[in-house]
Amino acid sequence: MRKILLTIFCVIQVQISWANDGYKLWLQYLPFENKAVAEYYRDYLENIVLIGNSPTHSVIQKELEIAIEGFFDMKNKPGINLNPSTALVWIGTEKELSKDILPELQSQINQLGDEGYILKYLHGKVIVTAKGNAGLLYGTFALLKQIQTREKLENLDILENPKIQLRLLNHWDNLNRTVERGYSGFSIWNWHRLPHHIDQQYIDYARANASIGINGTSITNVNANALVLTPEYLEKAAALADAFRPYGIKVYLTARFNAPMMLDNLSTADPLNPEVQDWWKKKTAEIYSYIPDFGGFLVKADSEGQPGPHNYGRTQADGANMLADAVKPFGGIVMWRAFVYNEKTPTDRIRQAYDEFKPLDGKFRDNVIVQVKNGPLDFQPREPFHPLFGAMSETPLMMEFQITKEYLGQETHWVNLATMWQEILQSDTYAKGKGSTVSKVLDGSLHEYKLTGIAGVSNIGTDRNWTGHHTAQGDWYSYGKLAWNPDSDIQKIGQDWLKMTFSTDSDFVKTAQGIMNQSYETLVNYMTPVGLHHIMARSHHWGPGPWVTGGERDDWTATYYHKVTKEAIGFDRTENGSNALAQYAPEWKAMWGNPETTPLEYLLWFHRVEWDKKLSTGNSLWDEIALRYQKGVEGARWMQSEWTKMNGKIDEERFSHISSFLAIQVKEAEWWRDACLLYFGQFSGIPLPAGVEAPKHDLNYYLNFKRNFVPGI
Ligand SMILES: CO[C@H]1[C@H](O)[C@@H](O)[C@H](O)O[C@@H]1C(=O)O
Repeated sequence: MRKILLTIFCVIQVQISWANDGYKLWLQYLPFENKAVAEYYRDYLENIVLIGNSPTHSVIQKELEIAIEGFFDMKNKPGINLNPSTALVWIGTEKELSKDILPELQSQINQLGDEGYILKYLHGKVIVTAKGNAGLLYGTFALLKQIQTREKLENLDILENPKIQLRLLNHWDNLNRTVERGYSGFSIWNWHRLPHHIDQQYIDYARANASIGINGTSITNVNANALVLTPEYLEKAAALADAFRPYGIKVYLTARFNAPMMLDNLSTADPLNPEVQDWWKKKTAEIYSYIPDFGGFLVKADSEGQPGPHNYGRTQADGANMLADAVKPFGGIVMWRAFVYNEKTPTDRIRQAYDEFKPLDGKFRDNVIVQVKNGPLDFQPREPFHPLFGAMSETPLMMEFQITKEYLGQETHWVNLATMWQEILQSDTYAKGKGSTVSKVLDGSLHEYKLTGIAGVSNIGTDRNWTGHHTAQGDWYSYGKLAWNPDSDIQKIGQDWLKMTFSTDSDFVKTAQGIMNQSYETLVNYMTPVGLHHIMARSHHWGPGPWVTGGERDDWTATYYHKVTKEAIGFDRTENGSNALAQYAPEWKAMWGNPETTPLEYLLWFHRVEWDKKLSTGNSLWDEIALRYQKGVEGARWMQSEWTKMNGKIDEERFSHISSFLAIQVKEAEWWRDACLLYFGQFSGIPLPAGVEAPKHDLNYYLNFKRNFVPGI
């Protein structure tokens, strides 16, 4: 193998210059803050040797160059020296390791998986090694992270393997470039220019994803358009796949279940019909002729107007297995979503996925993985974990998180989603006794799944900073880190992200992390305290709308979820009500079945409670709700005032951007509090407790308030 030897000579210009480019995400490679720090890393960065030759090696080399330019604030490209003897950083696969080093690393190498890496300080050198190229790229990013976060290199002894195999982003991007629930501009996929133009943004997208270990992307909306399966679009998707391949990222497509009818006029899409099966086999072979390493299909069926096997009296397993058989010869997989419900089904909506899928456990092909949302309803600010986790020992399940904030204030609210995700990932399913956490379901260890996966619905768009809110970049980042290891420490993730993205200044990191840590509970308080859920305004889901009534679907009337009356509020999901609670382990049934032992966070999720009922806090239910709304508003104001202290600590541009979004957040928190308390107050008839501010307007003002623009654009 040809050796690429890279030694970088650079003129160090140590100076503090604010990198104010949100576009660079956490790959800012901020200049070293003083001479001593620069001197410390200088030797290493001037003496890197990268061994091997592949498209991935080229992107590793390029990344090192970008990083070095950033760290040393250089205007000129670094030079290349062909002298290997000066290497202080050695990067190469295990096959390239020299014989004198190999024995010392052998036992660690034996523990490496396909995508894992070793980062180790040995005999005065930093060694980055892996079995394959993707691991080498991940290892290089890990080394760069050490430098970005200003960690010492001499103690390095890291061995990492991803705990989850499939680590995907799901784009809900339409072919006309609108994004379903996207709040940061349009889709970054410019179909019109593809396949001829590969925009730099696609490359930067791949860099960012690879830096956090994401290895797959489903590029189209699950509300699927069959057109993406036509040659014209396959050629475009193939161009993206080619661009992403060196970064270890595979492309997946959403499959519209009735595509055989839409594209080729078949009279049916019945999964048991041989003609339909044959159509999918041919279509799949065609896709692989464009994209030889195509990952497979992601399918939303029998849900919210999407066609599916129910149309033909077939099961979800029948539908998934038909597609699984088509991709199997090529090594592909099918991610079949469990978000299946029907407004005509008379049972509580949150029961329906479990009721449907649990009896199918073990009936799916071995290349099917069922993709389950974190909670049983729909990406609400707070839901208990989905009861399917722990209940499907014979069918691999993958998690679907929403990184985009459909129900959490959308693009302008600062909410650290890692806090919520951790709550879900560490929830105990009790499937095999205490400690059977959702994270263990996902990493396959609980049920010995052969296939493991996780998906995050992307929050990326054409906004200059990718995600609308600068801090929403952090959700993308932490999603990737938790996908790699769902048991990771989210405090460390947050600190690393802040240091890499904004500044290594310790005051800044401490204050910003303090805000992040409060942000989730703050949002839950001003939106849906005490277990309230789905009280967002109709259809766009932005802002409060607990009053929504009527409409073509019962479950889309908000009153369905809170069932407010003059006496009580909340949804009884115990055996006296919808009995959705029966889907959980006995430990949870015991705790959540009794309002006295149900944590207040889930109280109205599981119970109907009378307004004057005294709660564990000593407050009546009404007072508790009102005080929590107030606390949420105060929390948002506190976040704003903490942030103000950061003036001068980071670049002016991002400081002001975040400041103005925080002003919106405070205003909207007040709006949520006032609208909900005025609305529910009509039923409770109890005055607001002391300490809760009087609403600024009357209820009519809020009822008439409509968002009259397209969210996020
Ligand atoms: C893609 O459609 C989305 C829909 O916009 C969203 O409001 C709901 O949360 O979930 C659906 C789903 O997850 O399929």
